[in-house]
Amino acid sequence: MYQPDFPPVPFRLGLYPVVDSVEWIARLLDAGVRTLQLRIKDQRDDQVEDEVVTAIALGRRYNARLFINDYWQLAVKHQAYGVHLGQEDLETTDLNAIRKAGLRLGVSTHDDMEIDIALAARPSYIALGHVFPTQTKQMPSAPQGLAQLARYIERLGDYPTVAIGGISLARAPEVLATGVGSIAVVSAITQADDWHQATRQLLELAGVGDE
Ligand SMILES: Cc1ncc(COP(=O)(O)OP(=O)(O)O)c(N)n1
Ligand SMILES: Cc1ncsc1CCOP(=O)(O)O
Ligand SMILES: [Mg+2]
Repeated sequence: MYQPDFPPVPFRLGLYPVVDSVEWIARLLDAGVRTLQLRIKDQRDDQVEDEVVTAIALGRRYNARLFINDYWQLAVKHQAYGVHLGQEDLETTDLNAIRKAGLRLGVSTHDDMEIDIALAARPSYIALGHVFPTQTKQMPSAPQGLAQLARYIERLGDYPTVAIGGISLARAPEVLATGVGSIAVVSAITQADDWHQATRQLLELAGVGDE
């Protein structure tokens, strides 16, 4: 049963682009995306605060679900819709502060043991990856593949899930066929010849997410 210890999210979060700038956030909101993530790596909080503030304001203006990756203190300070954290982050983050501030929480997982750990935190959604090989991030583990993803989805029942890693436009239909609630993509949009068309096609397949 889905009883998160953080505010709930709809089972279907739909298309979920993960991008590294406010420019991308603005473009994608304008293109109709309603679930997205700001993922800027390896900067100090003071270096990214302005971008985080602007992204959160844009997300609010479009009534979108904007998750901030990693910079949970800034997300709390500026009242983002939600925060996305990795397994290692769970050990060093004040989850109570995120909960008390009323932010949603998404957690990355790569295997059954990590799913156990994520479930213990009772986040708003669980991300499952990486499904396919990816050029975007160095991964220490092997890709899960579709069969494993389908098994995780089955295991998680009505828990909102997000698949990530190597999901292209061509592969999106088979990923969605597992019953996953959302597909998170980086290069399928940011490296596309025509990002606008790619976004439109991915939105047609995955939807904008439920209210
Ligand atoms: C939707 C989604 N799923 C997984 C990740 C990966 O997050 P994390 O493990 O924190 O790794 P980094 O993205 O910080 O490199 C994600 N960002 N979004
Ligand atoms: C951030 C992240 N976490 C797991 S895979 C990944 C990158 C996904 O990027 P792409 O969609 O380009 O494979
Ligand atoms: Mg992270």
